[in-house]
Amino acid sequence: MRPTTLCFPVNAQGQILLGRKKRGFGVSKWNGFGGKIERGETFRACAVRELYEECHLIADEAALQLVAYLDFRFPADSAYNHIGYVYFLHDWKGTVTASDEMEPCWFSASSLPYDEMWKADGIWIPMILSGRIISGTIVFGDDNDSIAHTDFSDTPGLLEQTVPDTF
Ligand SMILES: Nc1ncnc2c1[nH]c(=O)n2[C@H]1C[C@H](O)[C@@H](COP(=O)(O)OP(=O)(O)OP(=O)(O)O)O1
Repeated sequence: MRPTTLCFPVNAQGQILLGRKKRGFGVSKWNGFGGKIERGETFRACAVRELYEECHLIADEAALQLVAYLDFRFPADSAYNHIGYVYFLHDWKGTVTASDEMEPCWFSASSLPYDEMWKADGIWIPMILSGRIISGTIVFGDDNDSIAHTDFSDTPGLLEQTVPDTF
């Protein structure tokens, strides 16, 4: 089970920064910024590193606002199974620029491009945008894209677990 992070910068106008993925699993989907944890990293260190690698914003770990813990399961190909912590970020340094991984763009929170995102994003992102702190499981279908099952619950007081030794 690969630990991952996802970060959604939110600007003063309430717009959300997404990136269109240029390569790899989920190519061409709009996504938050993040990816797989590297050995020895904490979740927050991973979030800060991935944000910089993918759109060149510089974040302080303490500024990451933890809003969700998600368990993504792909029964047709368990190599894609991953858990992830999701953060909002309201303060950063630097200027948004594209990377070789992501083409970034600001979107109004009320009109995110859910048709071009991971299909479950249209379920759980509105929950966290409404102020909820959630934990959830998303089970994908045989095509690794459609949704077979979801289950979410409110988890105020959510904290990151320790990164497992083996992943
Ligand atoms: N919203 C959502 N639902 C389901 N799955 C995902 C998302 N966002 C995601 O990023 N993902 C998945 C897609 C991938 O399996 C992982 C993230 O991995 P990736 O972006 O490839 O991670 P990196 O560490 O950046 O990859 P490298 O290219 O550096 O190897 O989560």
